[in-house]
Amino acid sequence: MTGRHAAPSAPEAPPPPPEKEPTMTTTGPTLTALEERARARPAPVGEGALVACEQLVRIYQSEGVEVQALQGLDLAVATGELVAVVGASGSGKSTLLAILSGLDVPTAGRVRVGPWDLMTMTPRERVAYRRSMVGFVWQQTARNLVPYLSAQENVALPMALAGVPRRERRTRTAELLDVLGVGYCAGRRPHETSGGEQQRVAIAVALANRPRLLLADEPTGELDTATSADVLGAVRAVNAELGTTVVVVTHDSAVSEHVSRTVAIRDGRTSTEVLRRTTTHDDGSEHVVAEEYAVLDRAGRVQLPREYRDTLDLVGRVRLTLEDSHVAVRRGTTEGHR
Ligand SMILES: Nc1ncnc2c1ncn2[C@@H]1O[C@H](COP(=O)(O)OP(=O)(O)OP(=O)(O)O)[C@@H](O)[C@H]1O
Repeated sequence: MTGRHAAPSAPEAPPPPPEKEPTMTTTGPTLTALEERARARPAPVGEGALVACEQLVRIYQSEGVEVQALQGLDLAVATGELVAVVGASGSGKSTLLAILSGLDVPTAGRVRVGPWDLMTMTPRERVAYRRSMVGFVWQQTARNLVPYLSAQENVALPMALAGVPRRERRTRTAELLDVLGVGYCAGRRPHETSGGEQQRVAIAVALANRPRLLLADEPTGELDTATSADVLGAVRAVNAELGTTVVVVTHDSAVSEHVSRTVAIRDGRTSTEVLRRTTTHDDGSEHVVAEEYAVLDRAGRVQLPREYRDTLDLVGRVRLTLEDSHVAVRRGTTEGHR
């Protein structure tokens, strides 16, 4: 695997000087000029994507202390993508998933999943959203399933709540358990199955009402390596075969190394992304190439990796210069910043 930080490409020429504020007098810009200017503005984050988070902020109040779990997070996930979200403990991963699942509401920012605006949904819409648009798998195997119901009863339950006819429930339950490789567990209750089987049944439950988005918070966190690989295989099969978009939070490098895109969150913001693609060499052998990118937000902010800052002792003010093909960041004066 290779890894490098690709700096965002610099513009060819310095930006034109700012224009005057538009006014609607006869001496101001023409309507056409105003329309062109509006079109030239950067598109909102995730325009056209299934999931679009823009400048998401979530502040918790805990015993009089403010905790900023998300601090202006931007994230776009395209339809059909399988994205892993990684980050240190406390970086805001679970908070993001709770918001996307409709369980929690951000303090500020914008978040949209498909046609749903998660900031402005009414309680009734929130129930409909949770029932039809998203499926959720938790880390704790016991939290995903009703203990006294068999696997097939667990999968059929969300469909019954959504009013799906009995015959359709039966067919879809059998199909889902088969796709997830746990058809043989249909009549067993959770305690009669292994941790990995329970998580695969849990994925079937999450997919029962055909959600467009599957969210999984550390789904392999309680499993051993071999069982984790099975569950990961099931998640990938769901993405590839059913076309469900998946966002999976993980500490597990086996998960993040097997998806085409890994988003790293640091201090409540998206800091870097790793994109992986398979290339074929002249001899026909295939290799996965991984490239790490820093994420530039709409306001032009970028987070420098800690090892770069430490190596070059970058603190406080830095010098930015526009070179032919890149932007250079150099140590600036440290006066008044230590
Ligand atoms: N309900 C809450 N009340 C107060 N603070 C909270 C609450 N939920 C989360 N936090 C705080 O918000 C921050 C982000 O938490 P979050 O659970 O999203 O992190 P995480 O990246 O999922 O961590 P982990 O990998 O340990 O699960 C942490 O500092 C956490 O203590």
